[in-house]
Amino acid sequence: MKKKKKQTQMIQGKCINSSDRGMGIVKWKHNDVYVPNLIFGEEAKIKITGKSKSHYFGEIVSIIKESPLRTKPGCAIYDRCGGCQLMHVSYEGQLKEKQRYVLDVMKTIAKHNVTVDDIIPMKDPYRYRNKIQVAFSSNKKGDIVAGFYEENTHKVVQMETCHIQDKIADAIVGSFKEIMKQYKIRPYDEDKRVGLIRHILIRRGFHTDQTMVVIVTSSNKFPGRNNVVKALRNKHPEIDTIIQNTNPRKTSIVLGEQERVLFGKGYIVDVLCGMKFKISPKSFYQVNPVQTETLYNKAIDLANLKGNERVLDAYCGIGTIGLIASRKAGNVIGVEVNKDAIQDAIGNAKINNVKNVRFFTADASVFMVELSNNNEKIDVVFLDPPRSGCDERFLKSLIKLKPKRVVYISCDPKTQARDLSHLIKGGYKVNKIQPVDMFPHTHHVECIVSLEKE
Ligand SMILES: C[S@@+](CC[C@H](N)C(=O)[O-])C[C@H]1O[C@@H](n2cnc3c(N)ncnc32)[C@H](O)[C@@H]1O
Repeated sequence: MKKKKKQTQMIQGKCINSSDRGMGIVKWKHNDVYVPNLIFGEEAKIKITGKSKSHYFGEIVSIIKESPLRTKPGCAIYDRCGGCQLMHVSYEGQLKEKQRYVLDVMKTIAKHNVTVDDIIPMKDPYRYRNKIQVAFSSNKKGDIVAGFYEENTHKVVQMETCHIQDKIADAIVGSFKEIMKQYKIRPYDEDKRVGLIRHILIRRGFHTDQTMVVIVTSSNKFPGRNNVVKALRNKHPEIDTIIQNTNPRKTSIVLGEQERVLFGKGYIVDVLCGMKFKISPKSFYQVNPVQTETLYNKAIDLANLKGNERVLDAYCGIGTIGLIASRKAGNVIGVEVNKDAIQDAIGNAKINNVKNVRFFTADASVFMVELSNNNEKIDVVFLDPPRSGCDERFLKSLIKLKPKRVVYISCDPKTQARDLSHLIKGGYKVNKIQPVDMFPHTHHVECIVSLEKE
């Protein structure tokens, strides 16, 4: 018997919202259909391509009514690379979209009707990233491929230049690929688990021009290591330090535990808001240095410090916010789970001659529970958690500690809005919601929310 051919479902619809990953949302028979590259207000013919528990997925077949915000992406690999999601929208349109998204999330999840201030744009929204992380693989012919992963896959898309990354970092990637060819060093194959080079990570100090190169290998045995370092330094005398990081695990996390400094000091220094910061390979450091200064200045302004407060910087990374705020506070304590970042934070207090700050390596929730059990007095809390936001222990202890003001910075407004609803129930009033465009051309948006104890 002939097998029945599966019918392709075609629909026509208007984009009425957007998802947290920047996809357009169309309603179809009371269901949401998530459509990549569809802009708010556009109408399109759409092919249904799949289904998850909560919604369908679709693909644009043709656009019936085009948005005036649609533009031609300047990047040659935009349709395949998973790095950017909004290059088909003009920069003005991206800002509108992010503004609408934050407002929607705050209304629907935080159930809060406070107005959202206009998103702070970036003057020149290109070449802003100070950190580039490139994956390696090989194609069918055996040629080395260096680039970024396709959205939701581990397939590497070849990249010659990236419009949002630092130019020198771009050039180092090209040279490294040539050096691999010259010394016959193979990229790592995740499926077969053979080959050596997994990633190259480059960090650039925006104000200091310092450059760090981290070569991520699958094994700590790195034949030809000295030749590679020599060749890389010959081509790029601007490199300040080269580190080998070994990651033998089957994981999508880029960096492994083991590190070996091959050249230089093993870290770089950058300047933010007039203070020096030492950055190690594994420490978190904001990727858009221009907008970070805007973000931090705004956050510290919103904390309205008078000079005598006891301040907590939760999820402090290398201590940036706490150290910058310490100039206006009585004293500051910072907590962070990554011990390398805390080592950097302690060093950063020293190089900036800051005496009123102490840093602790701990899980922020465990630390908060301890503070609240000890009835410690905290006046102002800055918190800047990872995308997953805070857990209940953290929020409950924060409410118990009763700081006068809380400044919550987040790169995921959805989890931020979820956490805000707890804080609002716990007696906090939202004063201001300020989005900042830290990641132009991607769907990501940073948001500062200031709260006050009622
Ligand atoms: C978004 S970063 C913010 C870092 C810093 N505030 C900055 O602006 O550079 C979040 C930080 O939270 C840290 N982190 C993640 N989970 C944590 C936890 N459970 N407890 C404490 N810190 C955590 C990460 O290592 C990272 O440094």
